Amino acid sequence: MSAVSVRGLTKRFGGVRAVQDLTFDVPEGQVTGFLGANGAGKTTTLRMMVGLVRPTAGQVLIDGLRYDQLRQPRRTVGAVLEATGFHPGRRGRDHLRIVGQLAGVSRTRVDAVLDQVGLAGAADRRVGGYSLGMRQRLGLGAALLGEPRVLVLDEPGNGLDPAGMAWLRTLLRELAGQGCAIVVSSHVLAELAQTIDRVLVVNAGRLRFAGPLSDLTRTGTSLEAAFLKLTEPDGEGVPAGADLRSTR
Ligand SMILES: Nc1ncnc2c1ncn2[C@@H]1O[C@H](COP(=O)(O)OP(=O)(O)OP(=O)(O)O)[C@@H](O)[C@H]1O
Repeated sequence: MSAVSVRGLTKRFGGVRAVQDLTFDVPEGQVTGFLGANGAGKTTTLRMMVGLVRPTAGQVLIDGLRYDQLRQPRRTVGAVLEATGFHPGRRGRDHLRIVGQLAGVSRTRVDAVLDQVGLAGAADRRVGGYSLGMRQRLGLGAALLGEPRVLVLDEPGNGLDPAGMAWLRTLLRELAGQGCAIVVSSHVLAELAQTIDRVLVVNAGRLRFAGPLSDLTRTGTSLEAAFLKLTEPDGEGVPAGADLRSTR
């Protein structure tokens, strides 16, 4: 079942066509990788999913509703969009408590999340002293507070060390195993290939591929090689048998 359905999604910034007529689904219980070169339209798409950017045309429905129609948005969708926007003088625990109050979650839940994201030992330090990787973990913690069924993650591995990347991979697999619908953008394709079930590739705002990872890599091609072929300027683009608008 698809938790998120994107239909005809389009965004223009003045003369810039950032996102053009994207149609795809993000199913429950799977991790969907969102791939594209710099400026391909990933962040704009993810921001439209959580109501931060208004589409020029088309829509994103979550359980059949637009984000602004959700009755409990923070308990339905968790998002990590950038590891900024934290008050530097605030302690990690307090940041999560404030976000937790908005989501209506208990202090016990805040402590559980601090544990889950590996920040229990740093919870009483000020966020201004956190490393980039620690801020990523805090952002992920904020997203997880409301135990959302949908996770929208824009390069959540940024700044994580190798152990942190392995931890993130395990966490995303566990959450998908619990039924979460996860969409995650990244440029680290070798890492992503170990984490995801499905792939979305965008190029210059247009969808180039949507389908199971195994459809791209079944001939022994690496995700990186498949991605480069799909996004090369004069490339053939779509591999044989690929369903451009697959909702499988
Ligand atoms: N607020 C904005 N105003 C004008 N143009 C914008 C705005 N936001 C994004 N764009 C443009 O839209 C296009 C898509 O940008 P977007 O940030 O979505 O790409 P991306 O795939 O996330 O890139 P990256 O991998 O570098 O993060 C780019 O040409 C970008 O310059």
